Amino acid sequence: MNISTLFNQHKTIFITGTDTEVGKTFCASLMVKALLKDNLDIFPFKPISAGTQYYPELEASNNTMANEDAVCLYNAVQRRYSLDQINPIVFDQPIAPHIAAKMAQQALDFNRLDIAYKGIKDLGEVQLIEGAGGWHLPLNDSELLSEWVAQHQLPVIMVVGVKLGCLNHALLTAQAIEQSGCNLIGWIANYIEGDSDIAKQNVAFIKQKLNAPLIHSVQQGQTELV
Ligand SMILES: Nc1ncnc2c1ncn2[C@@H]1O[C@H](COP(=O)(O)OP(=O)(O)OP(=O)(O)O)[C@@H](O)[C@H]1O
Ligand SMILES: C[C@H](N)[C@H](N)CCCCCC(=O)O
Ligand SMILES: [Mg+2]
Repeated sequence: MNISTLFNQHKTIFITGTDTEVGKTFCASLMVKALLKDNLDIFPFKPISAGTQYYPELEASNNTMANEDAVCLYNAVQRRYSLDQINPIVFDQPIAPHIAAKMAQQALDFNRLDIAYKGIKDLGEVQLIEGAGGWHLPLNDSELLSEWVAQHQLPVIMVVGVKLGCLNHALLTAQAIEQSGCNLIGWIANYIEGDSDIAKQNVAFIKQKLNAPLIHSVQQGQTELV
């Protein structure tokens, strides 16, 4: 499926995954590049990130400590938007954001997310929002990011990191998205460990089990969406 067609139907899409480290940012970056190629002004949004590192090449932006996902998306969008716009809420430690927020004595809640979201609402013709971790990411002891996505009725794309255990994770995540009251508009098979015959059989199983379409299969080291 052509990704621009999907964004013509949905101005804003939320990208989640079967877990942390399954390739949400990797796939989101490929999507951003493909959309730019189709002349769509895409704004990539990573509202919450956890984990920063030193980027000497960001000296000019006055902000050399940054989150890896934010920098990936910033580069994918050819630096048309600032790092602060792309990633307004950043915690230094690479841990669950609600714990990082507590440690930093900062609020992390629907209200803070809404303020950040309002701040970027006019950016880009279309927007791709990357969550953090899996679908039910805690914001604090009582609120989940999935509930915020449901409040805003954002359509969802799920990235499945194809590896042992992903069958259960894919079915549970798809079920959870639906139970949250959100629309899973498609999923991406990300062959993080290569496309062995077993990996392909896993993808075939998920494909026949889910109602949502398989939008793309992404190979290891892929540099463009095909
Ligand atoms: N198809 C792929 N080919 C090669 N490397 C990949 C691929 N998909 C993911 N990776 C690598 O795997 C790691 C995890 O991917 P990524 O950062 O996109 O995960 P994520 O789901 O966004 O994680 P997080 O929950 O931290 O946001 C990264 O180093 C990324 O470059
Ligand atoms: C730090 C990491 N790379 C992610 N950004 C945050 C992952 C949070 C996972 C929370 C959980 O479900 O246990
Ligand atoms: Mg990511």
